Amino acid sequence: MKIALGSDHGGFFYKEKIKEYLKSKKYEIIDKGTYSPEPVDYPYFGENVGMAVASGEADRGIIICGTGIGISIAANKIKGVRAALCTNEFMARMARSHNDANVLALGQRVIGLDHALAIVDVFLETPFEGGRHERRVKLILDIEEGKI
Ligand SMILES: O=C(CO)[C@H](O)[C@H](O)COP(=O)(O)O
Repeated sequence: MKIALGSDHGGFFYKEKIKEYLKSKKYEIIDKGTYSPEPVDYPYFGENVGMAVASGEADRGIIICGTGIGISIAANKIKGVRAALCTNEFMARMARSHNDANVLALGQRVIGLDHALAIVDVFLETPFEGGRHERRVKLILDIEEGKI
């Protein structure tokens, strides 16, 4: 599985730690920046990762900023992206099994690193449940396409 990673300066430390962790688990990583702790603007990195997932370059995305809020708002502007800001493992499980989320957003200033890594594991290992949730995800796509 190919994972696109992105963060601003507020999420840079976790991006580097998540990169190291996922590489050790043999995931293929596409690092979409930022590449240093210098202050930058999070929308660019939400867009970079969103585009990587929407285009099929990556299977999933993980984005991190201080809170996870701004970068997830930015990523969700890309058609085909369902970015979910998760602060616990239950949310990550539901984001995958009910919402078929393809991008995980985390807040480096919100949760501890071990907790973030546990959320990453759940997000990458939980399949979409389909069934009734298929219809609801399809309705999100209809909104994107201006059908409803
Ligand atoms: O969480 C964020 C966006 O939702 C950013 O990481 C945060 O706003 C950056 O703040 P600062 O420039 O004060 O480091």
